[in-house]
Amino acid sequence: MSRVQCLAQLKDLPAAPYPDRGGPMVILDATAPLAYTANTALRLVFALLGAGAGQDHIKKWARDHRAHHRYVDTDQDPYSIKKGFFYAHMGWIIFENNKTSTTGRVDISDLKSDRIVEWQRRYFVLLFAIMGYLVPTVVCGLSHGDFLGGFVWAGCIGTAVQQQLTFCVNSVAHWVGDRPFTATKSARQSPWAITLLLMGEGYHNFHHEFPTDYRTGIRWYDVDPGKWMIAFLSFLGLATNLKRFPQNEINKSILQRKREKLENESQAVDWGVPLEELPVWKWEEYEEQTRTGRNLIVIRRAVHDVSTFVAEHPGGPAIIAAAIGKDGTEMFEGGVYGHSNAASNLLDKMRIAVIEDGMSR
Ligand code: HEM
Repeated sequence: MSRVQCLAQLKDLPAAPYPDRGGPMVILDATAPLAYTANTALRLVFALLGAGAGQDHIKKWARDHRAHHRYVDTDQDPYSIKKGFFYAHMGWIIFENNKTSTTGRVDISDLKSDRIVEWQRRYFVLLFAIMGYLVPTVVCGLSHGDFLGGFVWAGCIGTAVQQQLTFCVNSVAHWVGDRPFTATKSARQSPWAITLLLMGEGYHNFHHEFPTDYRTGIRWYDVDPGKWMIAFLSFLGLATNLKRFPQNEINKSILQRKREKLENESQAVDWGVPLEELPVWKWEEYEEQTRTGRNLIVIRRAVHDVSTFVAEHPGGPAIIAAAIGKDGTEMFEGGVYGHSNAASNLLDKMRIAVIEDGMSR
């Protein structure tokens, strides 16, 4: 398990609901449920591994992460993707000026009263040097006799690579992929190969919509090493209280998104003038219009202008012409020929009026 993921999981607290929907600014209760509970020994290990990742101490990291969740995509989001890919990736670290920081306020009182968190904060630089450089150097030196290789590859390059991968969670996972759970946030479900590199964090759309869930990939075949690790720790008895959002609610979000997408796609299609926007004709008016020579046919109480279609009619012009001036519903629906759904759709584009209630034939 990478140090990146350990660190991420340790600090991954839920955000207040609906920040981007103009909801009330609710300060998180410090006792708000975590995605899971790690026991003291595990928390200590995570604090050490997290220090080795060199991504600042837990309190700062968690404050930024909570602000990111609560104010995602706004100016108060510390690494908002709205400020550009590079800014979300690492620009926010380079350009951040704490005095003028716009990062939104979040409650971290639980972290302030946590002795492991406080200890890690106080000795962060020392712990980073030990866990990030000294330990890899010594381990490689003692196991392979290559102290320099350990320092360069496992220490310097290893730390730099894992940092870049973590930064990708804020940039790539807010940039590449689809949004099957919510479109109100920039977070995306990245392809599995990216997600594998990000230890599961690439399933970011799910994570932002259901932050209290210890998983990010919820299907059995989703590549989510973070989830696997937590489940394994739970099996060992080191992690408890693993939270899962109710599947029924997750299903609702998926369906709502599918409906949203369908509605968007539907808008790109010409379905014909909506019935409610058409003028209402009396039956006599319809008959009068056809007497003037217009090729009109009533089918399902709508008047259709078939002038340009009569000659192209696959059943021949004569058979369709026989319905002009009449109610052709029965003929169209099987009396003469049971037309396809495609024919019905084509018909809808020809409608020009609706017949007043009860007036036909
Ligand atoms: C109401 C009077 C109509 C009659 C009696 C009629 C009859 C027929 C018949 C007999 C066929 C089968 C042709 C074959 O397989 O050889 C046919 C096909 C077809 N007709 Fe009509 N037709 C009528 C109106 C319309 C109208 C108003 C439309 C406009 C959309 C239309 C569109 C089609 C289409 C697209 C087909 C090809 C098969 C299919 O998609 O169902 N027809 N029609």
